[in-house]
Amino acid sequence: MDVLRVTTSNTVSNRAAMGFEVAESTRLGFIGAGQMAEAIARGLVGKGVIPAQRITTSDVSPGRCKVFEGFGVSVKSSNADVAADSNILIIAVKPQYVRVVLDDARPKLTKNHLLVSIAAGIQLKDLEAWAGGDARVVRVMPNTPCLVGETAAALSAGSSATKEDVELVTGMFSTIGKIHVVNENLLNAVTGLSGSGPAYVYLAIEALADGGVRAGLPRDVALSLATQTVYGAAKMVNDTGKHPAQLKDEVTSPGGTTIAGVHELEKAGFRAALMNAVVAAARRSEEMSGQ
Ligand SMILES: NC(=O)C1=CN([C@@H]2O[C@H](COP(=O)(O)OP(=O)(O)OC[C@H]3O[C@@H](n4cnc5c(N)ncnc54)[C@H](O)[C@@H]3O)[C@@H](O)[C@H]2O)C=CC1
Ligand SMILES: O=C(O)[C@@H]1CCC=N1
Repeated sequence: MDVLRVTTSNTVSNRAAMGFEVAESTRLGFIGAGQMAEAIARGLVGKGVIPAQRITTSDVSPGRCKVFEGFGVSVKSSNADVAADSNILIIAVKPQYVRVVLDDARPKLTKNHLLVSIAAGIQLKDLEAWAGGDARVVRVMPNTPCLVGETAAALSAGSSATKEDVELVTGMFSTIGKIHVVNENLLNAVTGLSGSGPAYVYLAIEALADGGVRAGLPRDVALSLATQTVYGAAKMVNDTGKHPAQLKDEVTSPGGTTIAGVHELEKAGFRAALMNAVVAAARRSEEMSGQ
């Protein structure tokens, strides 16, 4: 089987409740202090996995450095300094800059480093080569809800990464959501579904709220109802374990309101549009990896 389900909702909450922490010797570095780095760093600090004082970062943007300083992370003046200061080094720049930042970091990389790349479409073999051959590398595809402890993520391990490395990264990300271990060839699909997926859902929430406004609701009430409806429906799928089709049927009275709405969605090709979005994003991830 390609996908190993590493965490369930129970084990996730158990880990969080048990207060999973990395070893005291762990120092976490982020090369790139952008949106995803912030979501991961704030998420991990918020869950008590590691204090901000043991995290460093570097970024070419002074504004982004200020944001990290604002929650207690120290900013280094170079990517090499972040590598020198950390033993888990998260590469969080846009994919086209990964090679250049690994060139910066390479002189400071040792056997003690675990490299974690979150860059879409950058393959393990390239990461390993750019980091110096026998580097321990794990690729993770998270999503922005790391920030609120609800990421949907997947990882693949490089050839020199150990079982302990995979357990460590799995443990860290389990505190801020759910993570699956997959074969690397599935990471493009993961990127298309959950990596990019929050954007599709934000569009849906915005559109549902617009529908509510069109039907006469005040904007704030419409946005609140739309948000809570998506949140509640996701929680129903997660917590009841029922198939979404069954849950849909339970909302849909014969000749009632819901089937009138569902009929419109089917006429507009709603399901096909979502499927096409995932496939298009997965293809784009594949193109970016040069596959
Ligand atoms: N935004 C998202 O939802 C997700 C993004 N990713 C991946 O995460 C990575 C980062 O994406 P975002 O956080 O969205 O981008 P971002 O643009 O917010 O952050 C990237 C940061 O890297 C900095 N940077 C650029 N060149 C640098 C250099 N030479 N040295 C140090 N810092 C440098 C930029 O100033 C920027 O602050 C990308 O590779 C992306 O594929 C993965 C999953 C989800
Ligand atoms: O849009 C992107 O390329 C990144 C990767 C997954 C989510 N955002």
